[in-house]
Amino acid sequence: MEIPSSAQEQQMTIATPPTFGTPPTPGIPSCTVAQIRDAERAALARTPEGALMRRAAGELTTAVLDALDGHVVGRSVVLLVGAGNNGGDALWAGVALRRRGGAVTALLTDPARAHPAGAAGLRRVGGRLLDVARADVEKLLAAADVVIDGLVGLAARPPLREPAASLVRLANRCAALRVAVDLPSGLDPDSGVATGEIFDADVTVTFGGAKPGLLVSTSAGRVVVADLGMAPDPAVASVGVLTDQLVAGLLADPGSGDDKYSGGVVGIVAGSAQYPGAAVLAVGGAVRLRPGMVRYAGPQAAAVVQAWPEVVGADDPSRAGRVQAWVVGPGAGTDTAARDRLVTVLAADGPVLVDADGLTLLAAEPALLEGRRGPLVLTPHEGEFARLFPDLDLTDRLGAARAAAASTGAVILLKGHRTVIAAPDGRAYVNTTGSSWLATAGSGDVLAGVMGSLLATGIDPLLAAAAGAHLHGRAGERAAHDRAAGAHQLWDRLR
Ligand SMILES: NC(=O)C1=CN([C@@H]2O[C@H](COP(=O)(O)OP(=O)(O)OC[C@H]3O[C@@H](n4cnc5c(N)ncnc54)[C@H](OP(=O)(O)O)[C@@H]3O)[C@@H](O)[C@H]2O)[C@@H](O)CC1
Ligand SMILES: [K+]
Repeated sequence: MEIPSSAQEQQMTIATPPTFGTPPTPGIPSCTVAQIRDAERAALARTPEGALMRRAAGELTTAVLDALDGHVVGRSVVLLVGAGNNGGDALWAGVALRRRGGAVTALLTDPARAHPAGAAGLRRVGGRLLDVARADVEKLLAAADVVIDGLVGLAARPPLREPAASLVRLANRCAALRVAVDLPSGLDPDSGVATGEIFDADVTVTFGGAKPGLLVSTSAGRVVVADLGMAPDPAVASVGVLTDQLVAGLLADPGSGDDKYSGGVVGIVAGSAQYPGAAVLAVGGAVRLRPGMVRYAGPQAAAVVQAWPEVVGADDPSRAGRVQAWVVGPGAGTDTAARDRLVTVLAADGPVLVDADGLTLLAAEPALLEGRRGPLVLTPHEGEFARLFPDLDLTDRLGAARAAAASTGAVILLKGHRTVIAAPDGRAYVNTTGSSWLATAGSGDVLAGVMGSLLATGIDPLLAAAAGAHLHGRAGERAAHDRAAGAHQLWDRLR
């Protein structure tokens, strides 16, 4: 199984997605190290000695062969081997690659403690084993076609100690394909935080399940999950990844009994004299997700209705009529009139999503949230997040989003290369779709409209926000593929 990600970085293979979390949240589950260790203990008790490591090495070998299109004969494979079982996995994969004709050299950080059976196995098949302290590491890495990182796995926490840290620094400079065993050494598997050196992987082959740190990190490359027959019970996972299939299931076509209210009515408060386009872009995102009805409430009603004749316009949310979910903030300004509209919307019982200028107003006046009772979604980028939650440490993005959700009672969607979506009860999603083409003015306005439409259907706000990010990311991938520049190009590529 592979974690679905951007079209450029990753291909997508989706296994039947399980259900996990309490209350159940659909998706590919991601488990912490402690949960994977529990599953590993149970699996070790029911499998013959060494079987799990052999399976791990087999999956690793397959991933390396895939990446090389099967051409390993005569290629130089360098193994970076620490003193634990992570190094053992690398050594056994080295045995298999040597048998297929690769020139395999293992660099051992601690020769006396290297996995004994793996080291003996590699020696037997004619691989080289060198003590890192005595080897010409730079020369070996410069000539390598593949570098396999088996320095540390689940048992280690960053920062990496020497000599592993220096090895990683040198490996990151070489031109070889870099493959991480279980996780890139130097990465904290639970949080994704990296302090000090971190192996910069092209491919990570991870065992048991995708650790949350691999999902949020930019250092893991393409993530291949090999469950080895020991995947944890998905019910214990609290972090997940949505799939196309699951998101498509949220966008069912209208049935014969549906009307505009059963499809969901979304209200959009966006745009200003300075940013009229934000209103049109956000409304476009909402319309194209096919809610029952889109209402617009703000100073750009005429421009919005001209662009989207199906929209019902009003100049203020208090005069908008019945709305099942609100989006407030994109390009809406921060003057008194904008603040008044935000206050009106926050008094609604149904779900409210606050974005952009709405977040600026909340950061300046947190008391605006005091009377809020209904579901709330806040969608900051990192700068907005830092202003809203100055005490939270953004080096741990997943932890920060969860803490912000717990303290506000809101779903927090923290935008970034890997957008993180967290609920107050601790459940979270990491979005793995997207493209650098989304880094364009107005892209966030479209996203806000998309999420608003999903909220208006009445689904769990966490799922609505995560599904919106997933669809927006896919639209960005399609726009990149078509070389279609400009945020309005996302409208046609959302579904
Ligand atoms: N889970 C599974 O399903 C399966 C797991 N398997 C594999 O086992 C792996 C876990 O193996 P593990 O428990 O032997 O420990 P591992 O991660 O190799 O590291 C221990 C070594 O790291 C060192 N070290 C520690 N901190 C450090 C630092 N900051 N900087 C530098 N070094 C540091 C520490 O040194 P020490 O402190 O002892 O001196 C010790 O030598 C797992 O990730 C997976 O690959 C598969 O084979 C089968 C299925
Ligand atoms: K590793």
